[in-house]
Amino acid sequence: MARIRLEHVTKKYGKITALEDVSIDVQDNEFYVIFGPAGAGKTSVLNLIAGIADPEEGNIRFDDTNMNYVEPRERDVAMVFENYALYPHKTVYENIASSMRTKKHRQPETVVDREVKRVAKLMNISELLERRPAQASNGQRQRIALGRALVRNPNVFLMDEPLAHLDAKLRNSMRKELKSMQEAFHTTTIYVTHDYTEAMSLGDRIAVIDQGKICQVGTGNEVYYLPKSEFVAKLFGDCEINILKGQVVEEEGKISIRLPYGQESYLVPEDIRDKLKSADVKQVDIGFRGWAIDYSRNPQEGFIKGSIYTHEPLGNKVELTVSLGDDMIRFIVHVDEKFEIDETVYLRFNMDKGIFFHSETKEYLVRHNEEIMRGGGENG
Ligand SMILES: Nc1ncnc2c1ncn2[C@@H]1O[C@H](COP(=O)(O)OP(=O)(O)OP(=O)(O)O)[C@@H](O)[C@H]1O
Repeated sequence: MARIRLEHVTKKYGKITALEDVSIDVQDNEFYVIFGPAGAGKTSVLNLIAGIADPEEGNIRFDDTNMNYVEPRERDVAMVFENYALYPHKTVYENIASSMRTKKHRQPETVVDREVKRVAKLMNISELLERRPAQASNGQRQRIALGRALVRNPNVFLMDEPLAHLDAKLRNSMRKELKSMQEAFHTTTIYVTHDYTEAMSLGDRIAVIDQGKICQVGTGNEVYYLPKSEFVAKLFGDCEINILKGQVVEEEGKISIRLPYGQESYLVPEDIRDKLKSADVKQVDIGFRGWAIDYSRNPQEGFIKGSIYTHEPLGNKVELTVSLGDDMIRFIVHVDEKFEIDETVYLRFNMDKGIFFHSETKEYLVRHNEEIMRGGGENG
């Protein structure tokens, strides 16, 4: 196990810049998730750490050692990919044992036997040890591959979307296993995914990456509740966050927001008021997540009239799209709440729950109760 650092790393493939001035600092024993859309540069980070690719600029360090010129096989990293290349002709036992029988990592057979059995128990595959991989399910094969990587006790685990091909139910249970596995093994893990629920549930911290640059590094709560930009805000959440245009109106020392629907204005709490004043902005973008919007079937003060445009069932919830002025607003209701297409609905945007962004830079400005939200919020 080790602390893993990239310092101002740039990686190019011909004319394509896959990573530009990327710095990350993964603590010893941390579960660090690299999250971003396709082509963002996630796999390139892993390849640089493994030594499969070399950077044009910058340093890669394991603890205090510069690894730039260290051969891949000397780096002692364990990689687990989506396609878990198991040896088909070997038993599960032999597959797991194989990583302790290589020239570099050779262990006495008594140790091999003890470790294989210990890991198999941990991964819940003890009863499969005498079978071949073809006689195991997809999820079991994934656990065998993880077990094979685990027995080596490497400097770092590098995992590239290892659960991507599993069905939703299995992915869910494997997520839990991965987390407890990491806690039991105390190994630094760098885990690549483009699935935000996976990032949130697994990562001690998440690095959000886009177009070869790090957009934000933070805990799940920080990237979800306090996103550094609208781009990051849009990547997290069941339904995409709604971004509304707001006009900042000042009357008698109080600040309120006027939305582009009607003349109603909404007072903001003090912490938001202070920030908007000091930033001296007249226009803001305000992000409202689907759960942060109040709705009513009857007209009420402060509620804006809209009509249901679509509804999409999501298990025990339904995602509704409501046409409001020129905008489409997405929000979530319980499945028992039956709404018909074109039905009238009234929405209220509670400024206490909005995330305020600069209307031009699209960077984060403020939200109510920042510190509470950093710790996970009051209401999900
Ligand atoms: N061997 C290569 N040759 C040329 N371009 C490459 C090579 N590997 C990656 N790239 C490019 O570098 C960029 C980053 O790729 P990378 O695979 O790191 O992204 P990613 O975030 O892992 O993407 P995905 O989620 O689709 O796997 C992309 O534009 C990709 O096309």
